[in-house]
Amino acid sequence: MVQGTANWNTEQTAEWLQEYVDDWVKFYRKHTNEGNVASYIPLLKEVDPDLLGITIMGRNGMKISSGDIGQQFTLQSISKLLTFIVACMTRGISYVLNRVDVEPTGEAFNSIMHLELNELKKPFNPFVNAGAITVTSMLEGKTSDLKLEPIFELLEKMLGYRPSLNVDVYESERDSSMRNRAIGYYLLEIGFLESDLNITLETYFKQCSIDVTVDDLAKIGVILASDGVDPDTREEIIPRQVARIAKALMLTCGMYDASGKFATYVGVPAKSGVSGGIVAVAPPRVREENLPFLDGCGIGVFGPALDEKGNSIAGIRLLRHIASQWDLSIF
Ligand SMILES: NC(=O)CC[C@H](N)C(=O)O
Repeated sequence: MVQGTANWNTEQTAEWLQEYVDDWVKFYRKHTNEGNVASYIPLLKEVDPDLLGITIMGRNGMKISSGDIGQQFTLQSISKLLTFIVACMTRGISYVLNRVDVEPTGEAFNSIMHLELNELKKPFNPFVNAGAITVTSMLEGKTSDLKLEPIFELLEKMLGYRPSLNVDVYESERDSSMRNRAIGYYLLEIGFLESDLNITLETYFKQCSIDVTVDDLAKIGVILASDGVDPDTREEIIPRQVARIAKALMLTCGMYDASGKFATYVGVPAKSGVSGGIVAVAPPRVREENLPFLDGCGIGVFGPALDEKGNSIAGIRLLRHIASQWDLSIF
């Protein structure tokens, strides 16, 4: 890695960084064949497993994109981050945290076992399915479309356009997701749901099926890196306290039961989804050396071939490489 340039924020250095990132994407694309696309949602099986794309968006305005960046994919579990933020903004942080905990489980995201084994007072965290479905039930509105509206509004504010619902993916998950229905019935039995089960599940499947790109994820990331403020407009989109809690949850629970390893080897808050997306947040950092994106950045990655935990296999390796080259770790 080239070190010691006078200023990493110039156009010339952007070109330079672009070449590095292009090389890394090319290299890690080969790793996609070690993973598999998600198959439990039938439509996700149709995706080309070799895709890999990344956008890095700096708080200083610099943007580097490489690979399959035009590709749209659904948010899946990344939507849990947005519903959590919206629930905190509309119902209040304490209302939400009284009903869902902030502890990692060490279990798979869709585990049912841990619900029964622990005498739960509330689900473990908003990023496992049980916690996410509980948070979705807290959204205001009597129909799934009304519940989703503030999520779309938040996305529109962050991205500058209103993303669309991928109806085919929604129907595919709605018609196949017996496990999420089982979790939903269990939550209903123990009294955790705040609204009708069917409407809650419909909302949950729809929030997972919103189409985005790596640029969109990078923009969400850079706003979180700025504690909720859009670095382009200086507008506060997410209250600072909500952004902070969201990042703490991303670090401890965002990569499912691989969150500890991700924190250790990559070292930044991140949230992944089974479509192969990852949003990562590198806050501003203080270093003796001159390194890229010292002011902080958001990173969006898409690589649908997943590891056994359900995280993008090439995406994680690419992030790990970039984090080590640019010393992005928050620790
Ligand atoms: N890990 C994920 O991305 C899971 C989201 C998916 N829609 C599910 O609930 O099973």
